[in-house]
Amino acid sequence: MRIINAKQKTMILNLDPKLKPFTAEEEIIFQNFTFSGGEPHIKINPDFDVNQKITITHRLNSFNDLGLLCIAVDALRRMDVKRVELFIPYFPAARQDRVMIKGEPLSVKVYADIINGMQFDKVFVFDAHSEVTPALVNNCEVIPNHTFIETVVKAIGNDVKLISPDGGALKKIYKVSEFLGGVEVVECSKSRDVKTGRLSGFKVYNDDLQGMDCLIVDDICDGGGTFVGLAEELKNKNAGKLYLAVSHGIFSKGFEVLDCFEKIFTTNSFKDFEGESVEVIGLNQLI
Ligand SMILES: O=P(O)(O)OC[C@H]1O[C@@H](O)[C@H](O)[C@@H]1O
Repeated sequence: MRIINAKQKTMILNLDPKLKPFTAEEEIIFQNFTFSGGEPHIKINPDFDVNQKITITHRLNSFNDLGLLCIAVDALRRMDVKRVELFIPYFPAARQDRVMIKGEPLSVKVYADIINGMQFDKVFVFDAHSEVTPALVNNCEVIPNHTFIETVVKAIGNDVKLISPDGGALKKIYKVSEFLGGVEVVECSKSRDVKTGRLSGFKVYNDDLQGMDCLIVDDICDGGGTFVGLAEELKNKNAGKLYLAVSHGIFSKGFEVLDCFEKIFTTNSFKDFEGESVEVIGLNQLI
């Protein structure tokens, strides 16, 4: 999947200087700072051809990030740019895609509505949590995790079974398997208490994994509870070495809790990692 079409010149407005998802593209120069009262400001260098396609790249992990995006788009529109696209690797609140209990917000729709208000010609999202995100975001295209998992499997270097942690991830993992030429998939399920959100059990639908190495594939690792519980169940079914690959690494409880894994792989879609126990495959190698 190439977001950047070689035939059409694209200028990149990389609002998150550390993200750099694309290599060898021309960047729009800008300065941004925060006023003393905390309000964000931006000034875009007007020295570029407004008839070219502009792709904004940004990680939207906070309302401040969203504020910067909004004012950057306003600045571009006032400069009369013709086509503006957006690449947000991790869609905020993508997991809050349904109201489980009366009184909760549908947070993913709140973000989608704000983004729709900016009228992008295209919005690219890397490995969206569910089909709700592209359904809510106008002109949305989801970049699948295929090349990420291909890179991970190559890095592991030996045969692995692909493990899907739950029913929700099944459709995606079978597409990955097909992309990789038919790697075997082991289906699993997890149960969660609707009220507390607490995980209550895992099932691995394979009686004996016969020492085979297993790669759990999922979109997000947050606290890691899903993967630690599943790893235990996989070991009970005679799994060999365990690996974990998640497109979006939050790792809110650190890496110690995940020490049952031989290796953990992620991308820089959510944040950067320095000196941590994780193998990071930069988005610039995948897109
Ligand atoms: O168990 P943790 O890491 O907190 O949460 C990650 C899981 O929660 C789901 O929404 C993700 O798709 C993943 O399956």
